[in-house]
Amino acid sequence: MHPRFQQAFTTLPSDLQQAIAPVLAADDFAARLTPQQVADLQQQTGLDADALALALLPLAAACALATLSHFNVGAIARGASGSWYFGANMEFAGTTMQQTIHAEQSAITHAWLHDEAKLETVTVNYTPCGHCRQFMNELNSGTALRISLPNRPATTLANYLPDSFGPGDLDIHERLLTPVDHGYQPAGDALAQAAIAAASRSHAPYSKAHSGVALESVSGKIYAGRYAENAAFNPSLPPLQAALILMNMAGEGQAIKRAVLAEHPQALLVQHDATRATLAMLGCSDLHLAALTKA
Ligand SMILES: O=c1ccn([C@H]2C[C@H](O)[C@@H](CO)O2)c(=O)[nH]1
Ligand SMILES: [Zn+2]
Repeated sequence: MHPRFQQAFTTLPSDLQQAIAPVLAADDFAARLTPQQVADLQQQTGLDADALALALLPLAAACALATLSHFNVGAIARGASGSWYFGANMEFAGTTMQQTIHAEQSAITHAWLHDEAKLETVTVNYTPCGHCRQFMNELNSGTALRISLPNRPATTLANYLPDSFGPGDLDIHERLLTPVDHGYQPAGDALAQAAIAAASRSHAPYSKAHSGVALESVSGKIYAGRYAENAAFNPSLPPLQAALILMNMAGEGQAIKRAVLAEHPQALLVQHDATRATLAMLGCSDLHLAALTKA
């Protein structure tokens, strides 16, 4: 089992410990559960889906990298496919507060990067902050998304975000998680191609400044993140953050060998300076640019 789960594991009910131990023992456990694993866990514990997701939150929260607050938030995004995706908050000392990733954003982005096309429920161990409620209102599930929290009945995002502001107010019809393909031409090595492919699938209906980041970890694996804009602009998630979410969920930490940012240098918004600054804080100064050209 990855060391980050050891303490949280001991706090789980014993039948859940028994059921999840083989899942956590797999070397390639990347903080998500297949529909079959979810069904097996439910069968072995007798818990319904909401209760099981709540019971698993300590494991998701154990993925938090909260060097600043030491406040570990865990979330689980449950996809229409039946797969479950863990998420946890990530903080970046030495940069700015704006670089922070919330647990809900982490779980949702984790699901999106695995091509989950719709979410049904987000389970989280604390009540979602205003920023997360706004972030969730960008999803194609709209305010019908179920939110499940400890010690209260599950209810919809509509209840957490009354009189909401969203993409429709800006006449935007694209929604986060609905598959898109902006059709950028593949070019360069595998890392550059991963960054370009991520940009092709980014959600940037407000600026049209599509972007993607691909990271090569010290172990040689590639993690690609897509930019996710938000109608309220500030809750947007930069592409580097999306890639770091995948890398963290895979249990790799933050040791990055090389990075590629794919964007249009003349776009209305550019990620380059922010990406370079945050990467440098993480000890990586090897950032390359890949230009986006239409196929
Ligand atoms: O809805 C919330 C509220 C806060 N946090 C994180 C952000 C930051 O890392 C820490 C303190 O706010 O908790 C979340 O992940 N989700
Ligand atoms: Zn939040």
